[in-house]
Amino acid sequence: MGLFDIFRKKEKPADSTSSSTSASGSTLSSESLANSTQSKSESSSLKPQPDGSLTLKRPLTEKTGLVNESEADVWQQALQKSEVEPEQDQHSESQSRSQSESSSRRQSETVLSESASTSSSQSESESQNQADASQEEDSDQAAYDQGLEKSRSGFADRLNRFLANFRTVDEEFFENLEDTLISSDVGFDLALRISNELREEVRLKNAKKPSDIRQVIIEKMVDLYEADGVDEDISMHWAPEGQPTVFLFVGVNGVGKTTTIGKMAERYRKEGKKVLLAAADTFRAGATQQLQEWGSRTQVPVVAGPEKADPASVVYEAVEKAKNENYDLLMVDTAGRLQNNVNLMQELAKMKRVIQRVLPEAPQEVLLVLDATTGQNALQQAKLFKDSTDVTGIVLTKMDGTAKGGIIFAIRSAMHLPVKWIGLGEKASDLRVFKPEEFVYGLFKDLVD
Ligand SMILES: Nc1nc2c(ncn2[C@@H]2O[C@H](COP(=O)(O)OP(=O)(O)OP(=O)(O)O)[C@@H](O)[C@H]2O)c(=O)[nH]1
Repeated sequence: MGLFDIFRKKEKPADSTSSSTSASGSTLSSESLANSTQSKSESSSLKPQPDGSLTLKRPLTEKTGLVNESEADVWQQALQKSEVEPEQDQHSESQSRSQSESSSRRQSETVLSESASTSSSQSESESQNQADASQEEDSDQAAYDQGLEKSRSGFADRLNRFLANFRTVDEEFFENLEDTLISSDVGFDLALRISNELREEVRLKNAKKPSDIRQVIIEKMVDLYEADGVDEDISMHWAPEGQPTVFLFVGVNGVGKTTTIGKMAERYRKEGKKVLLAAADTFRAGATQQLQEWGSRTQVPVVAGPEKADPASVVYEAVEKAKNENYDLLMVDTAGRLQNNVNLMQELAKMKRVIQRVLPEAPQEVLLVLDATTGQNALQQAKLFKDSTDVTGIVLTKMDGTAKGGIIFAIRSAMHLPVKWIGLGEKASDLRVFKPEEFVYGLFKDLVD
């Protein structure tokens, strides 16, 4: 099953606004409105179309409501948790767990009642896990939905404007299509590939109506995106149990490195990991302070040196501390203002040497942070860093701030570097693990019939 099938699989939320403004121009039928109280299983049944494709029988108005509510709940819970939850280290957590376990054992009168309570608590925790997973899925969908709103409408606007002028599929059509795609940041090469592949596809599918053509364009974009990512490893790598993992963050100024580290620190600490940060950006006055603020907000210690100190000395101190004090994760913030490739390469190589003197297998990840709003500049940066060090993945920040979501397509097709995380806003929980399905759906859902 291909990535494009996400549109068949997912329930397309459609409220009155999106239906009236949807690019396809379709409106909610009275049948779909009347159906809106049907069960979820009925709602996801598919209706065969004359062209052999499948579409959802009706849009899920109630699903839209659910997503919004669950999103609100997630925010509320996250805020409450961060306000009231005192930090509990793993030791005290396991101590209190074992105390409560032994006291509950003392209280249990028979083996039978003990095993009954175990099995009921097992099934409780299983259903809790299922509920958590489904809540996380809903909240991912809501976050992608919201964070990609600008890109979605920007892309839809450009494509619809292009299709509104469309008369026949001729050379001019393909030239205009290339311009439209390039202005969405997909990059020159990919725009050409899409338009070349479309020539054949449009002919084969005998697409004549703008809506048919739009469908073929998006299908082609998603197919090429998927094909380019076949060998990509988007998982995060960790050291073996008992050893600290090191993530090194690289990228030019202002792309969101420090903010990303802060957001990840929050996430991993909440997952129960013992996290340490290193402020190795000693060039910019204020960079260390900014990381320290994140440290105190997320209750994570920060190793820092004096201003203009050798970044490698800060890194060394942090790695030693991580090892000696049994940290699970060390995240290193680096400066991104080196003037050229050679300096950058030397600086990063020095940091890696220092890390590897203490932890030979580290760093497990070298994450390049790119700002989505900088479009083709981000691609240039990716090239510079890819040539300078062995980047293992990309964090694409500020996707919420761009109306040109195509940059992610360009990164994949031109750089072959996996996007591992995506920034969909400024709050800690807006940093999400990258999920291609959610991304593609969030970007195109209003455009696919
Ligand atoms: N809207 C939005 N803003 C973001 C996101 N990620 C980071 N930012 C903002 O981007 C700005 C710059 O972020 P920093 O973390 O200071 O960037 P940096 O790369 O560490 O910058 P230097 O320390 O100068 O190298 C801050 O105002 C962040 O709040 C995101 O995903 N969405």
